[in-house]
Amino acid sequence: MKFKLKAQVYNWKHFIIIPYQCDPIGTIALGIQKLCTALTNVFQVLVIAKFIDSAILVAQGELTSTEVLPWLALLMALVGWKRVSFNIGKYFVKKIQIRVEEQLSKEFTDKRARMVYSQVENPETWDLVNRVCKNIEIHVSEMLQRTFNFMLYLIRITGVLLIIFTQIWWVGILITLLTIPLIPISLKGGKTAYTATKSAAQYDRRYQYISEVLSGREAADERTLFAFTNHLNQYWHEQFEQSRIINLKAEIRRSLNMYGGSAITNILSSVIILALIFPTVSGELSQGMFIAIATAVYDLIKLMGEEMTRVVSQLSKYNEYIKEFTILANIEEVEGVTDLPTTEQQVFKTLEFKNVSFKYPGTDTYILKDMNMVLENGIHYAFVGANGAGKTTVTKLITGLYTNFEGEILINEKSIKAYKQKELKAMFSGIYQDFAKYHISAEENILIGNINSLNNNDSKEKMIHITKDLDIYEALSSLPKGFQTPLGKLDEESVDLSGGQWQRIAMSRALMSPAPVKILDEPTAALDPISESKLYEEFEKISKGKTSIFISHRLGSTKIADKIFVLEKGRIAEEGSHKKLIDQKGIYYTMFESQRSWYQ
Ligand SMILES: Nc1ncnc2c1ncn2[C@@H]1O[C@H](COP(=O)(O)OP(=O)(O)OP(=O)(O)O)[C@@H](O)[C@H]1O
Repeated sequence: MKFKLKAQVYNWKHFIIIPYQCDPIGTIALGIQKLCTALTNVFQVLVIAKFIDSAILVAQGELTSTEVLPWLALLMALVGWKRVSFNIGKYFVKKIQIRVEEQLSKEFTDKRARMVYSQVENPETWDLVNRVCKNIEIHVSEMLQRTFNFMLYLIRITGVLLIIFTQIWWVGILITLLTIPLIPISLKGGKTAYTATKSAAQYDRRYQYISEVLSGREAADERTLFAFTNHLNQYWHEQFEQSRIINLKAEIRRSLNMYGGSAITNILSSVIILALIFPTVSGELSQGMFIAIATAVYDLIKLMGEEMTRVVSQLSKYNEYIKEFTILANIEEVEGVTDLPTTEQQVFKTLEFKNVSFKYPGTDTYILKDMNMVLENGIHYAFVGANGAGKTTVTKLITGLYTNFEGEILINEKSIKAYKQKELKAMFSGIYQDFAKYHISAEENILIGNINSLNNNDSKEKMIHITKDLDIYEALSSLPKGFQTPLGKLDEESVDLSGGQWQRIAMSRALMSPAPVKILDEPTAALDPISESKLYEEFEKISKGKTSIFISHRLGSTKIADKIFVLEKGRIAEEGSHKKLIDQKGIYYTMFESQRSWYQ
């Protein structure tokens, strides 16, 4: 049996079902171990009473000393067994944790990959993912243990109460009545603790990020250059404090509730034990039974007043956890998003936007408004416009990342919504502003652009052509292990590349893909305008005769395009070749003139 994450409601029953699905044997074994422990505890009360009573009879000369030995041996055996069984329990908990981590981590990784793109871009979703997935094996094994402990305490309490009832009934009733009010208090305590964790999450996220900036490799140079460490330290401290205060307040409130309640029951339990003296003196209760019950009452009050309330409070905390588990499991998914691109070569003829309007989910501002355009096969297009004009948004719509647009987007005269994910993946390839630098070999960095033919000889030949065209072949061949050299900083033998070299690698990756339409969304933003424009020219030469879409707000790079779209106020304000737009003396002309000095 294996755990499968489904879009369903998860509740307290899943405290047992989830670990059981991950590790049935471990879960059953842990349950048996807990049950044995509970029964041992109840049995122990009777054995202690018998042992003391027979010891007193030995002292009075009514029994021989050997007659007490079986009870002593039984008592020792019970205590020894409890210790052994505790360690057996620990072994099964570890076993369950390993299975849970193995299966749930995979399920949640897949879930994250399948989520709709609006959730991928939503920081609150990442907070939720963090809360649910971080240390998931600990959460799940704790849920199980707390549930078992709850059952174990119930068995223990019922058993001991039964013994007390059979001896002196009113004491049993009194204990039950005294501890009932503690249950709602502990339930509330658990909820408070989890709500605190939730509201502290935003501060946690910030201070963890700052911590990364303060200690990570990525910002190391800027840390030295701008000397902002002290300033950020201060900010880190503020965020950390906020989180700490929220958690501390919740803990204080919870403890006050809990210990206040159990202090009262403690006092009352002393009264009960005092009351037990009378039936003992009158002979109604044996001395052994008095001692055993008195110890059991103290244990029971502790169990019901502290341990039971702690368990209930933890269970109510996990009840909040399982609610978030449910929310994450039910996040909308995109069908087929994890599929590989289809191996069928896609044919691109046209792409048309008909009165397309779009706003990001959860926002009120239209980024695109009644936008119309037509893209045709074999032509180089460019989208230009000021920062925030919506250029990247257009590419997200073209590649099918968002489907909640108004109007129509047609690919080859068929609605984009009718295309399968694997077809869209085979239709478009590209690189974006924040392209990835994979810490794997140079060769793999490029070949994964065509995932369906990773180890194929044709792919390797194509890679050599592309890297030669993009002027990176020499640099990669002269690395210590050539194209097999691991890039980045992971291994000792890894070699890091310059920013421009990484960009050429990312471009090679995009060109490896057999997709007929290539998108270049400012992967070169880090370069100076002249280098960017040179790189775009190289890319244009290689993809001659193919359809490409360049995005940049630097017009020197995009003027080579056959057709340029100028985006302004959510629609195409101007379109045409560089020459036509210059002659038009409109927005493009003004923008171009203002950037002229960048290229001199
Ligand atoms: N996930 C998102 N949720 C909400 N708003 C967003 C999201 N992504 C982008 N926006 C907003 O949409 C607008 C257009 O952004 P977009 O990235 O498309 O612009 P751009 O023209 O590519 O800009 P730049 O040249 O700076 O890259 C901006 O106002 C941006 O704040």
